[in-house]
Amino acid sequence: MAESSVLDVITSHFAQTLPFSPYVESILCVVFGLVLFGYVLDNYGFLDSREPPKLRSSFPLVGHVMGMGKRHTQFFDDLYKKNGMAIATLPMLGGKMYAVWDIALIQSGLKSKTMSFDAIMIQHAQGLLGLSNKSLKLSRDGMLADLMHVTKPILAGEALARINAQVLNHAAIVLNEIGTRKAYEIPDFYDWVQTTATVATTEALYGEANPFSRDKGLVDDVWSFEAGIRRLSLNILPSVTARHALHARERLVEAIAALFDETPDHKTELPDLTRRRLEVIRSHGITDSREAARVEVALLHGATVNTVPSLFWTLVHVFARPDLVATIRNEALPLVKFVSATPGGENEAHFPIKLLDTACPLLLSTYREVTRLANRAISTRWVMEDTLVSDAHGRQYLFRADTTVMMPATAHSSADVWGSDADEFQPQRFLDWKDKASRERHAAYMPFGGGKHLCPGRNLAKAEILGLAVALTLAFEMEDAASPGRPIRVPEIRAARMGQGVGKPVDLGTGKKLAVRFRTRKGWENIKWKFVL
Ligand code: HEM
Repeated sequence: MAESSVLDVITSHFAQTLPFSPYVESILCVVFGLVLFGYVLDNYGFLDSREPPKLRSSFPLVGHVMGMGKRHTQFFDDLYKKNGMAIATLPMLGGKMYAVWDIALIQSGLKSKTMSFDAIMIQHAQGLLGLSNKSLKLSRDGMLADLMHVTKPILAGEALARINAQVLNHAAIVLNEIGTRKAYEIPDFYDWVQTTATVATTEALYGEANPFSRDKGLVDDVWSFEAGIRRLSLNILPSVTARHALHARERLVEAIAALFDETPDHKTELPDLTRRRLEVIRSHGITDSREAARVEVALLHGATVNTVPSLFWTLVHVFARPDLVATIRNEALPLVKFVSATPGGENEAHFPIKLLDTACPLLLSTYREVTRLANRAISTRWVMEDTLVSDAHGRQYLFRADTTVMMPATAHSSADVWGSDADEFQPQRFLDWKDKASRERHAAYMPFGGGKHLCPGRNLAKAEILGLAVALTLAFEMEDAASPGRPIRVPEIRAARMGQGVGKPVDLGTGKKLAVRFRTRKGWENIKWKFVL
């Protein structure tokens, strides 16, 4: 018997025997029919024998979608813990999605030329950024790729060193201000880190003209927008479903567009990164500054969304451990050069940025351990044409065209890769990482994704985080404001939301705040920080 006639018989029988009003009965029948239809699709929907094995949810049709909605990125860790599969097809909403956990298969997927990251970004761009159809077409036809071509070299080498100096010296203004006081209480440490790091990071994008350094409201807009990106990207009546985020985004667009507007008498001096990107956008035919600003809101989001929580977790993990603070101070102090800025005037502490990568091994290892534990980035790709991926034993799986592939960094907490203490924070775990860590660990550690789309901003984020950690540990003691004299505690982390790589504190937004007190260390009063090349 055909599936539809089985359905008809069951639903009509169901309807005749129910003790409800016809209206309720019809709704129940439709729901029952949908569930049954989903069950049939989930269980008997056609799968090529080379596709990854099916992993059904106990709720047909919507179970996996509900799981993602409820558990966010943690959903993929849960599935792996429960099923231990290397790769799976997740049936959902009458379609499917692939999930990959095996490290070799992920590497194979990241290298594939037929699995696209750009397609995923473009799918969400209209709702997320409010881009016009013309801009979407231009993005698809090469603008996005051209933007990446100019972005990557500017975030590497000498050009990056100059950006790092600018970003850190801007952050130093905040530290220098705190240093003039004996003690400085911060009622909400997450908010302080968020503001300081958002302003510092936007210095890299907008330089001297940075509107975020003058307007705290705009900084808050970055995070109101971020909080609503999932609703915005759905693009279903955003003025109702994502009102707050939509308004925040439009204020960001206005602020950035003002930097791009040129008149015969006025042209804003923009840093190379944004100037070159704007040239690309204009060369593709987008002349309206507001539309160009919409494209650049994407970079603003990418540059801040994971950098801020990564800085927060690095600072709290360091300052919660007095021994670690002491060792990092021992590493960093010999690198500082004290210089008298004016004869008889203030002292400056000069710190050479390039040494951050080589001369503070425990700090670097701590940062990597933080990113291992706090980061659950998911590399998402759209399969452009049927694609084969291979595991370490040469076994191949088929990904069908027009399907999404999720490759989560679940291996960050795998005991097979990191040992039985995989869930513990071990600051020294990444010492000698480059030379001594196994190939498996290198492949499993993917906080910045990988392949062609490996995050181009990773070294900027690293310099910003390490530089601020050095300055804060050297110049200040930090204590729990609620328990003077005691180290701060590391708050519990919540699972990163879909689209985020790094989770935030569980208590964020609940009114429970981490209050800390900085005390300027003896000898560091009135010393001004300067990060040098
Ligand atoms: C700790 C901070 C950061 C983390 C954890 C992070 C993580 C990531 C991840 C996981 C991806 C996706 C890679 C993939 O799917 O394979 C990505 C892409 C990207 N990130 Fe970052 N990121 C960080 C900081 C930054 C910064 C500071 C910038 C810019 C200044 C930036 C700009 C980008 C861009 C433009 C892409 C898209 C790359 C492409 O399309 O090829 N990120 N990042």
